[in-house]
Amino acid sequence: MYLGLVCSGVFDDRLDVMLRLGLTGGIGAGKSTVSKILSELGGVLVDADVIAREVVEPGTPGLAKLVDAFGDGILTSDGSLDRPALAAKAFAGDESRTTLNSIVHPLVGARTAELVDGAAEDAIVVQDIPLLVEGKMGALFQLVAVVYVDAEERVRRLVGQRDMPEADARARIAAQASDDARRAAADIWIDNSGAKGDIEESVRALWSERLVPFEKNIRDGVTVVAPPVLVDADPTWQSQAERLVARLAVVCGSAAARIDHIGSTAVPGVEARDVVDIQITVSSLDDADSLAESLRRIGFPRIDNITSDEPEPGYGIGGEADPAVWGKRIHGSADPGRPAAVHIRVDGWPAQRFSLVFRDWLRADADAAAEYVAIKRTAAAAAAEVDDDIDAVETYESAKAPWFDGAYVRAWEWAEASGWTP
Ligand SMILES: CC(C)(COP(=O)(O)OP(=O)(O)OC[C@H]1O[C@@H](n2cnc3c(N)ncnc32)[C@H](O)[C@@H]1O)[C@@H](O)C(=O)NCCC(=O)NCCS
Ligand SMILES: Nc1ncnc2c1ncn2[C@@H]1O[C@H](COP(=O)(O)OP(=O)(O)OP(=O)(O)O)[C@@H](O)[C@H]1O
Repeated sequence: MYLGLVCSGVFDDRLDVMLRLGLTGGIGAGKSTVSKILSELGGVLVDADVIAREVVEPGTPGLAKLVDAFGDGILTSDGSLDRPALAAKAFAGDESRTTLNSIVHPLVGARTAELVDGAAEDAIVVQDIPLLVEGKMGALFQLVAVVYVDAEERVRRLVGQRDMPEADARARIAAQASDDARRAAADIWIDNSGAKGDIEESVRALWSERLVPFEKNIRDGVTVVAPPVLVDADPTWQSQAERLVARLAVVCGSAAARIDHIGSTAVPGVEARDVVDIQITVSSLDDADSLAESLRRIGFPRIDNITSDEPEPGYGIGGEADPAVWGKRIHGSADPGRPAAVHIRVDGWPAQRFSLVFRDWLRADADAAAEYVAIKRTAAAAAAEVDDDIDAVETYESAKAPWFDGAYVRAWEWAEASGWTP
C-alpha cells in the first residue's frame, strides 16, 4: 500500500470534485496511445513515466540519490542519467529494483499530487501509471482502465517498433503484475491486440458515454438509475463489488465498522437487476451524514428522496417496531457504467443485520434463491407496464415488498438453525 499512497497522489480533501481515471497496462500495451486520445478529447494527462524522468533530471536531489545508491556508472559523460545503464542494474534483481522504486516513487507521488491539485474542479484527470496494479492503487481512483495486449505480442512490439532488446522487454514484464491481477483491478478493459487505430472508437466512446457524464453527475450530485429489468447473473459482479468496497473503504476509514457486498448480485448464479448493492455499517446516522460529501466526491451522491423515516421491509416483524432503529441513508452511483446502491446502516440495527442474513440465506438455500427470483420476475413484469423510469423502479420494489416480510422471518429461522454469525 505504501507505493500506492506515495505514487498516485492520494484522494484528499483538496481534490474537490473531479474525476480521476487511473490508466495502466503492462509495458508496451499501448497506454500512451490511449492517453493521447483521451488528452486530445480534453482529459488532463498526468503521466507517471514523464514525471519519473523529471524528478531525476540533472541537478535534482532524485538524481543524487540514485548515484548514491547505484554509483556514478549510471551517469553519462554530460552528467545526466544514463537510462539504459540504470535499467540494466535496476532490473537485474528484486533488491535493486526495490531500491530504485523507493527512491523514485515518493518523488513521483509528490509531484503527481501537485499536478492533480492544480487541475480544474471539473477536470477529468487521466493518470497514466504503469505500476498502478503493482502498487495496489486502484481504490484511489473512481475508475481504473487497463490497456491489454498479450505479453508475447507486447515483446514483439517493443522489439520491433521500439528497438528494445528482447531480454530487456522480458525482464520488465517479469517485474510487473500478471494479466490476472490487472483484470481484477480493471473497471474498463481496453483490448489493444488489434491493428493500430482499432481502439480509437472505443476510447472515444469511453470518454463521451462514461467519463464525461460521470464527472458531470458527480458535480451535480446525480445518480444513475438502472431499469427494473432482470439480467442473467454476471460472474464479475463479485469483483466489481470488491472494487467499489475498496474505494468506499478509502473515504470511510474508521467510520465504517464494515463494508459488505449485499443483495442479489452478492448471491452467485442469481438473476438480478444490474445494480450492485453495498452496505456500509456505521455507528450512528450522524456518522453516515458526515460521510455524505466524501462519498459524493468519489462518485456516490446521496439520494435525497429516501429518508431515515421510511421503515424497510421487515419493519416490526421481528418484534422490533421502533421506527428510530429502522433508519438508513442511501447513496447511488454517478457512474453511467456501473449502477450501484450504497446503503449506510447502523451497526446492530435490524435492517443492517437482516441484509447480511438475507444474503447468506440465499447463498446457502437454492430453493429460497429460486423463490426470490420468481418474485423478482413477477415484479419486473409489473414494472414493464410502467413508462416512467423512476415510477417503474418503485413499482418493482413495492411488488417485491410483501414477500420480504415472510422472508425476514424465514431468513432468521435459517440463521438460528445454522448458527449464523455476521
Ligand atoms: C529504470 C529507468 C531509468 C529506465 O528508463 P527507460 O527510459 O528505459 O524506461 P521508461 O522510464 O520510459 O519506462 C518504460 C516502462 O518501463 C516499465 N518500468 C519502469 N520502471 C519500472 C519499475 N520500477 N518496475 C517495473 N516496470 C518499470 C514501465 O512499464 C514503464 O512504462 C526508468 O524506467 C525508471 O526510472 N524507473 C523507475 C521509475 C518507475 O517506476 N517508473 C514507472 C512508473 S512511476
Ligand atoms: N494496436 C497496435 N498495433 C501495433 N502496434 C501498436 C499498437 N498500439 C501501440 N503500438 C505500438 O506499440 C508500442 C507500445 O505502445 P505505447 O507506447 O502506446 O505503449 P505503452 O503502454 O505506453 O508503453 P510503456 O509501458 O513503455 O509506456 C509503440 O511502439 C506503439 O507505437
